[in-house]
Amino acid sequence: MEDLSDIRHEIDDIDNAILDLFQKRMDCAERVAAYKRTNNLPVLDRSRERAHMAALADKAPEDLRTYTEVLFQLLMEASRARQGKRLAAEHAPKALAAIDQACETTADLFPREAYVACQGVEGAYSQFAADRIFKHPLISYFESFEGVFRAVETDFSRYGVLPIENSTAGSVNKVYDLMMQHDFHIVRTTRVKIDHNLLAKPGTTVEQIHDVYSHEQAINQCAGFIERMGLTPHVVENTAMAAKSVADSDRTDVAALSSRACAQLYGLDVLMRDVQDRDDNYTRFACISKQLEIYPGADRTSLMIVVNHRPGTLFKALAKFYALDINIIKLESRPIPGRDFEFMFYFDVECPVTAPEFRTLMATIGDACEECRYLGSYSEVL
Ligand SMILES: O=C(O)C(=O)C[C@]1(C(=O)O)C=C[C@@H](O)C=C1
Repeated sequence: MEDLSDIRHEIDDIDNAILDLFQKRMDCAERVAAYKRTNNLPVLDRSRERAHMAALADKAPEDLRTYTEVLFQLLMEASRARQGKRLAAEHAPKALAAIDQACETTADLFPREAYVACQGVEGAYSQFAADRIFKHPLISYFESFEGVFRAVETDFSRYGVLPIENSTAGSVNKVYDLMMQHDFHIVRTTRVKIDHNLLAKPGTTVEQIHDVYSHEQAINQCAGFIERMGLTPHVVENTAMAAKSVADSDRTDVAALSSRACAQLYGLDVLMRDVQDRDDNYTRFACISKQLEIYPGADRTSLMIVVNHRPGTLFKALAKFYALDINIIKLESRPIPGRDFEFMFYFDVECPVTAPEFRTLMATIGDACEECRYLGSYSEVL
């Protein structure tokens, strides 16, 4: 019979060797983190993990395969946690320093006149929002939301105005998805009351209309009306573009769901007013900029975070807000492209940028998530 203490000695030697290798592996993780920080890559690389795990499981003896998987899952999780902590530790002071600097260097007054990028054409609701945010916006129109992000990123326009959510139809998913792919900051938000109207060429009657054109969100906000009237909806890029295309069309059985201002702009008649399903129909717009600008009175902050794909991780992030008594006014989740059912969470929180709890939040939120991106602090103008 073997002596137990001899076997235990052998185990001790093996464990010491494993510990040595574990330290070496964790050092590699730190180097990967440095590389990822320089190259702006996320900590989690699910496809690398999957391929690596499959290769290891393949090499393991059949009866040890499951244990092998459990062991390497744990190692990779520890590696991710170490990388996340390291990046968060570097990120938090940098983010706070950037916030302090922006508070110091941003002008006291929000500009009244500026070059602003909007999606659509003249008469778009984004134009109303831009008019509300700036007294005299010099607007360039872009066909897509992506065009607006690019105009800001390339300094073509100092600001961009984008719709982010509607009180009836919910979030503008396309804009949230583009947020993941672009560098920008939020400097203001505003709310615009939306009234949709049925616009057609002069002389057209309601009975003649079969097809109705508008933006997807407007069609959703008027879904009940469209059904009651037996109309066929067609999605176009923008409500003002819909009005323009009806004005340009030779057909007399088409109408647009757009603002009353579009009727005047494009020479159309208002056949029916306020056809949206709910009267309290508002859209929130965000004003974005390339540089971080924080104007006095900023009392809201937007953040994007990614949490580990494990039970309780989102709860831990939410607990940070709860512990600091910071109210979350919006939480949106969007799938991360190329990742298997993993999500980016967008938070809008209510807290003055000068409040101590805001600083604590910014200094510690990184501990509860894998990635955290600060989008800006601003106020909402009504
Ligand atoms: O290879 C990487 O990109 C790493 O960050 C290392 C590592 C690992 O520990 O093996 C950790 C996190 C990634 O999700 C993938 C793999």
